[in-house]
Amino acid sequence: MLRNNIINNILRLTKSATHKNSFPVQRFVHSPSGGTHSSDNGTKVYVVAAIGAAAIAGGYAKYRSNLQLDSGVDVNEEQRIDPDGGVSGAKGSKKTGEVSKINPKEDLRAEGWIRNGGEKEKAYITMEEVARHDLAQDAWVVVEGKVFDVSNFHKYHPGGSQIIVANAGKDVTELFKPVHPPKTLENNLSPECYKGMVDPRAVADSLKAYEAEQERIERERNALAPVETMLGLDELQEAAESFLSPRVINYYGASSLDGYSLAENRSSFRKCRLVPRVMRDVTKVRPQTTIFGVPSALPIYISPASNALLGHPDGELNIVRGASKTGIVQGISAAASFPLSEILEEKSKMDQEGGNKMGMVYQVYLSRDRQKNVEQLKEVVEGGCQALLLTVDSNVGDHRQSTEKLKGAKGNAEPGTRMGPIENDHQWHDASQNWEDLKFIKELAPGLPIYLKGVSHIEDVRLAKEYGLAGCILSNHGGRQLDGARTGFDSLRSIYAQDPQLVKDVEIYIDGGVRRGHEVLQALAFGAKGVGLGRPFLWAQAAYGEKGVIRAVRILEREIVTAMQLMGVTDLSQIKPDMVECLQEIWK
Ligand SMILES: Cc1cc2nc3c(=O)[nH]c(=O)nc-3n(C[C@H](O)[C@H](O)[C@H](O)COP(=O)(O)O)c2cc1C
Repeated sequence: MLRNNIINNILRLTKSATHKNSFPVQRFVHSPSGGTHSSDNGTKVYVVAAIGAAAIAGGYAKYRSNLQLDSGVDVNEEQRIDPDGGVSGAKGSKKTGEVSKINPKEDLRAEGWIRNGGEKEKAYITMEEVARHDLAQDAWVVVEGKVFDVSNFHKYHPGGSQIIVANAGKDVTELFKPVHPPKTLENNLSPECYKGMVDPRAVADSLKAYEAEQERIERERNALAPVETMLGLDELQEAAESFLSPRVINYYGASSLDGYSLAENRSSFRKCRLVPRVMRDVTKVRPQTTIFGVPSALPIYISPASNALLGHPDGELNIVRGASKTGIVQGISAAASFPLSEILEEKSKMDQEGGNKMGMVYQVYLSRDRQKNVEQLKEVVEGGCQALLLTVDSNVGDHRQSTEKLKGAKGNAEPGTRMGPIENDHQWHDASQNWEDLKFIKELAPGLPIYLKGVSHIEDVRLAKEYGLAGCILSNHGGRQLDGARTGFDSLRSIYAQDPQLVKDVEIYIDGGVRRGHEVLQALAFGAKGVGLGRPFLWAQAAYGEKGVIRAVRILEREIVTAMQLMGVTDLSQIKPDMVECLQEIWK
């Protein structure tokens, strides 16, 4: 698949290099005197890029064929005999977006000729000019030589406004291309947003820089210690952080505001002590369960997280393969970097190869444009996803100060220039969403169990039950939304303390800060059915691709099984609240 992606990218590159109306690298090169003439220098850039990409593809193919599972423990028994059989078939995500509104034939600025009264040498927009538009309210970006004004668009960006605004005033081709289908901007922006072309020399420079960066990343990834030597999830994170760019590290690691909820997510597990039982035969333990109604090898699942491709060219596909081979349920983000059709295609392939049906659930946001949900959920249902996770903690965007600061630190700002806040009040998500909207979602996904993701308050769990939902995920979105919001684990303990029956009546999951096997057991003690992990799988796949995902699961498997044995339990149902003592019950 990676090879296919790279080949597709090469084809795209070659196509755009030869296409009459594509950016004019191959046609116009400024001579030192400032004039323009025909040249094939641009084509050379593409050829070099293509060779580099092909070399990378070859490297990956070799690396994948050496794959071995770490552990003898494999997909659990229920999963092997799942009577549901294969998926109903991926339909393919037809992008129903409008045909490009920019017609370079009609807009002569695309040819770089008629800016500033038609003087050729001033025809192109300079990168200096682009760099001046680096604020949320005045944001330009360059993608493949084309300059776009995204001042309004970023507010509706499915992947969040921050990533755009943090890179406003720059050539974002490197960041943009791997995670978007061709012509995304053209298909989503009105014609006025297209400003013109930058000097092809600047484009060539940025392509070279892109290529060099890809080579550096690949080299450093290949030089990592063998994946089998990784001991804990934190080591997989360290490995990824050792070579990823600061922008990607920031995107994966970021929290809102001061990162209070993010930090609490980790520390909330340390408020509790385990109280094991002894002298019990634990030679055989059974860590299997069901997650979102799907058999799972462990009481964990991969929490939906956007843009896996920023960390690794195979992105979410790594996670599909790793989850399938280890019997873990994968949550697909509504802002995944691969189209759902490609993810489903990979799942289908894995299901056939492995002879079992992997668990895949889809995360959805209520969109202000409900038609988007209609199209999206049609594909989800037809593609055979087994449950819906409706994320409800993101009715508006958050404020990620660390991302804003990064922009200040890494942007082209004059020393001491304040970059200004990133506006988030008009994001893609719907601030009007409310309980009555569930009817709409249910109608679009008949028969699929729905879980609310991002719940904290006991009354909302009760409402979820009243509205006939399958369950709730107690979560503060990995500390990326409301800073100060209670952690998933603390919400669980609070809700369990107030109404233990409620936790039995609806399925409860938690996520946020889980990094060790015994922490999973802590959550299970208070009635959680399972635990989601977000960042650990992003880091794991970024560092080692599919192998990293498998390694992360094996690490957790070992820790969970060992913790069960040391706790004196052979089955997850034997973990009881009296085996976890918590230091502070602040809600009483
Ligand atoms: C980079 C990143 C992207 C995320 N994207 C989404 C998303 O698209 N939808 C969603 O519901 N949650 C998203 N989340 C939140 C995760 O699903 C999960 O709640 C959180 O990561 C759990 O915390 P952990 O990372 O400490 O495990 C994202 C988290 C991260 C770190």
